[in-house]
Amino acid sequence: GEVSATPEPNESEYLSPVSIGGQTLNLDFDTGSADLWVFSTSLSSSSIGQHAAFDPSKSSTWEDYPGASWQIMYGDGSGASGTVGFDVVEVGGATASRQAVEIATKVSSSFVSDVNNDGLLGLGFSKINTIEPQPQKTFFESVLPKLDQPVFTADLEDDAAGTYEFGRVDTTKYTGMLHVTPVDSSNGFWEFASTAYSIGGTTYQNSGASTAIADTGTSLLLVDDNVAQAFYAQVQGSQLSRTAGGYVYPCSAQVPDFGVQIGSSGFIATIPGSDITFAEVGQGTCFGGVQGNGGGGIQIFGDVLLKQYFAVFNGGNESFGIAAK
Ligand SMILES: O=C([C@@H]1CCCNC1)N1CCCCC1
Repeated sequence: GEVSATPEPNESEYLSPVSIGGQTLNLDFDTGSADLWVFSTSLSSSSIGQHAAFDPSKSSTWEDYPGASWQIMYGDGSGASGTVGFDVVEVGGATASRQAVEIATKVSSSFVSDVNNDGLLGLGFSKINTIEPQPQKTFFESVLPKLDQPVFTADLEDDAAGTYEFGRVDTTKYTGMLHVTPVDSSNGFWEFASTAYSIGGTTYQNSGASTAIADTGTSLLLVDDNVAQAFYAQVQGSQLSRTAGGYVYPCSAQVPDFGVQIGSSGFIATIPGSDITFAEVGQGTCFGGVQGNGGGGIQIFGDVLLKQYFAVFNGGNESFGIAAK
């Protein structure tokens, strides 16, 4: 079958309604991690706040996973942990009849304050699932055998609802060709080669990081530090601000187009300069959507890039494809 779930955009995340044991929660679909975890009634009421909280005792299909636990720490320092069970999980129209669901008994403050999301649905590879004693499948891996095509697509929009579909590629959603690159899943990510970039239409070789991951759960476009430095060298008045946590510039500055290579085929995915500003940080100063990755070996291509394109994640042949839309 094929299904679609329409995420509600909120600032920097795309949320989709997910039914777990008949209870609906808004989860952040994250191709950069592989845990499906939810706010639960085991949390303190001050942690739950406005969030929807899953209550296993109210699900007739819930099954405990005795002795199992999970604990995740994201690259931005946020994290959560808790216990595990299995339940029926339904997204759009695809159903995983016995999906591992991770119950949060602890969540970090940034999740408490992000009142729009009630947890995460990881769409990375299950080798990085954090459940002990045995990692469990992601929702996508659970439903894969039942899908017409072993794929899911992400069609993220700027401040408007985007769409995730499982099991089909809606060719009416994009124009021109899909640029497809093989994925190396050995680190658990949708990771591919990326050794070139472009600024204002001129292409350069990336002497630093040589790979990148497609991460729908990251808002920004995190490139090799040398690449970020080269980009902002062409933005008048820009500076690396420790207080802002990255490169900022006068909101009136002229921002050049920026592109990154997707795979080794030579395709450069470009973002118009006018779409690169991520936020105003006050006093006419703007925070850029392109930032350095802090020296890690991989680059993290998040929503700043992905929302410009239609993306196809193929779990059958392990490839990643994007097309203009
Ligand atoms: O934790 C993360 C991100 C955080 C935002 C949500 N996606 C996962 N990482 C990025 C990929 C490399 C490992 C760290």
